[in-house]
Amino acid sequence: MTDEQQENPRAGVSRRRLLGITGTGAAVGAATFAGGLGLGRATADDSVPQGGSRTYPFYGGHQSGVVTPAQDRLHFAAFDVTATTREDLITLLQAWTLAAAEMTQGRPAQADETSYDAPPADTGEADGLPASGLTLTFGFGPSLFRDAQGKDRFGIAARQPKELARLPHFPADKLDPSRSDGDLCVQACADDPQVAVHAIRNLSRIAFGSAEIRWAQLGFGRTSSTSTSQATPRNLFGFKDGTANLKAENAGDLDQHVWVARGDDPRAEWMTGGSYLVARRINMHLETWDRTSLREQEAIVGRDRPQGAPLSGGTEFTEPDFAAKGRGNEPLISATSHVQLAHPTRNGGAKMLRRGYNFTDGNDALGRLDAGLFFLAYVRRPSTQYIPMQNRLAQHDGMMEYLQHTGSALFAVPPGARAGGYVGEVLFT
Ligand SMILES: C=CC1=C(C)c2cc3[nH]c(cc4nc(cc5[nH]c(cc1n2)c(C)c5CCC(=O)O)C(CCC(=O)O)=C4C)c(C)c3C=C
Ligand SMILES: [Fe+2]
Repeated sequence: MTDEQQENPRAGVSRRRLLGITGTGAAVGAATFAGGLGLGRATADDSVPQGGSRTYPFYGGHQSGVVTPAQDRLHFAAFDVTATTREDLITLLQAWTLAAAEMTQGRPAQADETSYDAPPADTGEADGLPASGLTLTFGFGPSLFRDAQGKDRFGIAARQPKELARLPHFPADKLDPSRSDGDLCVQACADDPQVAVHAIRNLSRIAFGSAEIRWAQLGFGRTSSTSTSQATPRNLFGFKDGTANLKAENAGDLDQHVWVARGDDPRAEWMTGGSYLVARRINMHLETWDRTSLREQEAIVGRDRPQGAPLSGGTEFTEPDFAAKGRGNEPLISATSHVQLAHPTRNGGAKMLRRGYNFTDGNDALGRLDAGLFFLAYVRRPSTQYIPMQNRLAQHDGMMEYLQHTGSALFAVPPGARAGGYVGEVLFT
């Protein structure tokens, strides 16, 4: 047995010995290890599907995970910051950036510590798994800028975007405060749930002493397509969801409706290239829906169930014709249908990039599934693109009878980090 194996008998041929990494050059070490040898978590395991090795860049002008083709799985976490100084907050963001840059490339969050007596620097459950298209997207909540008394927590209050305020109370909201708001958020999306959970777990571990998870949500299936290359998935009502969504291929739409542009908010120019993320946990009363006729279900949505075609006719991607009339001169698409109320022509041209996930969190005491849609949407201006639409849906949408909004949050998603920098750096410099 070598000296090192005596120190850590499970180590085998350790990363440290392969690379001669010593000390705590954690993130740089990990990058050298994985990059230099072309290794990382991704092993030559034949059972790993080819697509699992897909990676998306972490650094860039925009954060990944917004227009990235929506992956199949989600682990979303909102954090409360417990650090009290600006320096400690920046240190956290720097550490998160380094770890995120590693994990999104399929590598461990941090390089191994040298001591067998120290806790491992990566929790290990993603060892052997490929990157699985992991993206990590970071956001800042309004409470990061000012506490409940309005006090400037980290010297950034003057730069709080005017669009970043707690979402208002909407009609029929039944929000659980322990599933709402938060100082920071991390959206982890991947095609393997273990990879997404591993990422949040390690970011939470790294945040120890500086931030703690306030609430989290797992999503097991995407409810949107964000690229024309993707098939439209289905939500738990059994309907295609994401048909009329904004798509990554349409750069003009993204510039108009998703990305914050220079001049949008003079006191928050740091948000240029960023976006705003609306998160709503929406319970769906599946048992009631399942006792509703197909005719009624389709009338509520405004599209047919098999194809997702508008009830005015055509196929999935045919534009709905709200003026089309049927028997008895009744509109084929009801004025209280979801698609009519959410359509840009009924919302001053507003569009959003939806990126939600189906969830189920067990059941209630009456044996009903605690399930629904974790609604995520990216917008350039929540005050015109989300708030009026949500008010309209909450008041008039026939679907509301089957829904209950139980969680709510809004986050400012800064532009992407530059290599060598950290996520949100533009806010602090
Ligand atoms: C405030 C915004 C929206 C919320 C909240 C919302 C919840 C929600 N939606 C569905 C199911 C479907 N939504 C569909 C379309 C659609 N929904 C919104 C907005 C919100 N939905 C928009 C902007 C659109 C697109 C409208 C258009 O331009 O035609 C559809 C149809 C298919 C599609 O285009 O995606 C379905 C189905 C559920 C179940 C739900 C809450 C649980
Ligand atoms: Fe919708």
